[in-house]
Amino acid sequence: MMKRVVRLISGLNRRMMKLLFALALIAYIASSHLFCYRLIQEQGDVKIEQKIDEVMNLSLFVIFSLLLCSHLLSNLLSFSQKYPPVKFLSEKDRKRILITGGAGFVGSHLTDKLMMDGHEVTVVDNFFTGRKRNVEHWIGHENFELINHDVVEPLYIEVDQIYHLASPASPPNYMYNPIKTLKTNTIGTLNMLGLAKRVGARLLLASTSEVYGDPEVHPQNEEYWGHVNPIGPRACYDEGKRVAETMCYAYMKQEGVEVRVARIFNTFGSRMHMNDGRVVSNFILQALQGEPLTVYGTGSQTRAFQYVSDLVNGLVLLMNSNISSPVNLGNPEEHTILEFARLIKSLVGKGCIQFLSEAQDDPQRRRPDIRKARMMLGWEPVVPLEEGLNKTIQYFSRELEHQANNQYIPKPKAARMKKGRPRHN
Ligand SMILES: O=c1ccn([C@@H]2O[C@H](COP(=O)(O)OP(=O)(O)O[C@H]3OC[C@@H](O)[C@H](O)[C@H]3O)[C@@H](O)[C@H]2O)c(=O)[nH]1
Repeated sequence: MMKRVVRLISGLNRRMMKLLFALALIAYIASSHLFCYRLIQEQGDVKIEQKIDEVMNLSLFVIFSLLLCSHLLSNLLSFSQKYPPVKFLSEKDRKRILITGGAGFVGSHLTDKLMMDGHEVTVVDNFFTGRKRNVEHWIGHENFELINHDVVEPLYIEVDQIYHLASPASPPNYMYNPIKTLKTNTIGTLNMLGLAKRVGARLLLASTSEVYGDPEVHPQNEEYWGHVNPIGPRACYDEGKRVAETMCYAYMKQEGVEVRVARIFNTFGSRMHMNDGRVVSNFILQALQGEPLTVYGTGSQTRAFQYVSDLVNGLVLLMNSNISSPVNLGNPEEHTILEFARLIKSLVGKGCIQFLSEAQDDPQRRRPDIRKARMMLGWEPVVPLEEGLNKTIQYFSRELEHQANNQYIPKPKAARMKKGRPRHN
């Protein structure tokens, strides 16, 4: 019984507690008023003025209580309908958390987890690739704040933890404006580290498997220094993230800032942008629209794909761990891109495959070595590839319906290609 009560109370958040408290107070005042009224009635010789006063008081009280009750009830109803359930955390356990890029694909799922865990979350996004839609279900919640801000400009805010995710992550998006990508990853990271230093917050950098470039070591472990073309089209992102890591460790050594570095491998799931340009969104969108799935090069290049909920769990575990060195977060199940195209084609049930020329500097083999994450965080991916893909296909189908109602036909984006002719099979 006791356990049930504790579970019930911990499921309530602070607003719910306040509402219940107010209701209890009204019930208490009402019962004491009724008690007094009965006493007066029993005495029999009460003066008329006294009676009028009592009646006035009582009716005022009833009107006031009715108004308050209806306000509280509507609040309670709209509250329970509007937001996903949020745990109650005591002042001591509740953290003030900043997520840069929190309206993006990964950032919005991280926002959901931290909000539902009961923390106070501030999302900062410049909406270049992020979308308000991804976090709109939290707007108005007392634990949530959304700020339209570009991390290239300094930010002044009091927080305990910073998840620094702000940056375009898909190759066509980060190549679209390489100077902006560089500024976001360099000046943006300096600004966030400066903030972490000022307010004594811990910062987690969302780094990437792209710091390994086109790797000569397979699978890639955290000791590997990488093989990046510093002047190629991907350099704005790869080198941008490499210098962001360098900045983290400079601030750690020189200023004592607590840093965590997650090297994130290919990730997919709901809320990926329709025309994000990465392989998962391109293939699903193409298959659903009955168009050819565009495989760049021969399709023999490999990747390993993790579902977004696995990544989010890994990020939170890493942030709250004591591991300051970089940690790979990815699914070690490796597939060629051609295998992957065939899998999506069969899951969607339509589409054919078209070979296009290969993307410039495209890494040929990629698969994370996750022994460190397994050993030190007790983390590993748990969502099977097909299950994650089916969820994502459902999400994209709904998005397509939504877009069709708005008469908008999304088109997949292409990466920067080498010259060559398309072939079909
Ligand atoms: O339509 C397409 C899109 C992509 N591809 C290929 O699919 C593979 C994966 O491409 P993606 O664009 O999805 O992602 P990449 O692996 O190149 O880069 C990613 O790496 C890890 C993360 O940090 C980033 O999300 C992203 O930069 C590449 O070999 C690419 O050439 C296709 O064959 N067809």
